[in-house]
Amino acid sequence: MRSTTACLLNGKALAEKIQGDLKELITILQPKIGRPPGLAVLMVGDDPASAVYVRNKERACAKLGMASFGHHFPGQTSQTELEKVIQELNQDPRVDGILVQLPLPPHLDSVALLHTIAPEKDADGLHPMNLGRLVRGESGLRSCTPAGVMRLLEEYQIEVAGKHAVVVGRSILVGKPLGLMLLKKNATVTIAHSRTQNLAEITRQADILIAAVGKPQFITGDMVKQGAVAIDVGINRIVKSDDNAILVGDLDFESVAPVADYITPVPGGIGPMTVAMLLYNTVLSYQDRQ
Ligand SMILES: Nc1nc2c(c(=O)[nH]1)N[C@@H](CN(C=O)c1ccc(C(=O)N[C@@H](CCC(=O)O)C(=O)O)cc1)CN2
Repeated sequence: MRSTTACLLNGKALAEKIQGDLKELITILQPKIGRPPGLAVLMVGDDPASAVYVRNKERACAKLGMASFGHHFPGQTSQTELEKVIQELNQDPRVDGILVQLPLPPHLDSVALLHTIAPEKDADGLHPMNLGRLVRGESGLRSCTPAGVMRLLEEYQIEVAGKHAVVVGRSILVGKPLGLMLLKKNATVTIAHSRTQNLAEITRQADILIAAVGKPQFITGDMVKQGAVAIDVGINRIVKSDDNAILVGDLDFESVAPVADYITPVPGGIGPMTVAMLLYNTVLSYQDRQ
């Protein structure tokens, strides 16, 4: 029996470091470009979690000296109205990055909206052009959460090449792009999902296990290989019996930490890295668009 517990991969600290570096870069670039980088955030409806994330993104922009252009629409806003606003933002010279906060109300077609964003302003890296560049291994704007996972692995010098990486979850936001990024770094990649049979058998083979299922504490210690790197992409708010809410990931931290060599916490792991990579993408577009 191991008496040690996993080393924490501190996404919060790395995100702060990245944001500090971006702030310095902006200070250098701004006098030459004559304006700060600008990020437009579109939110539709009143999902409370989305409202918190949007506010955090706007605060993060302000901290770095970036301009943010918030567009908050009522839940019943039409597809056409939103597409018109995105087209205007595509033409707005003050805007370097555009993102549509997800999830959207069910009457909206998120894929069609993402298509409307100019690929060079696609701060979330979800436009088919940027996803296509990722498939081809070309440079382009990368999806923020997967890019945050890769950057965190790099920071802790965790070797990916030749390792078996198992991604649990196949969303367009995380699972699919992350699988491609891991593949680009020469990992052997398995993407598991809700229809995967004998899931535990597969997760137990992972040198690097990424949980992106959206189910609280779904992956337990008995599903993890001894010495694995366990990355938690989930952020689930759970209301306890005393009515207090806590945040938990898709990993059951208590049982996974004693088995893994490295683990990301929730909060303080991949969440802050997502925001840092969003700001990074926006500054990249700012630089490239000059
Ligand atoms: N257009 C997008 N929509 C969504 C994305 C995305 O990347 N692009 N990801 C998630 C939500 N999200 C960003 O939008 C996000 C979620 C959580 C965090 C974060 O820093 N979480 C903190 C805890 C915050 C809290 O107290 O609630 C942490 O994990 O430490 C950042 C970004 C879905 N939608």
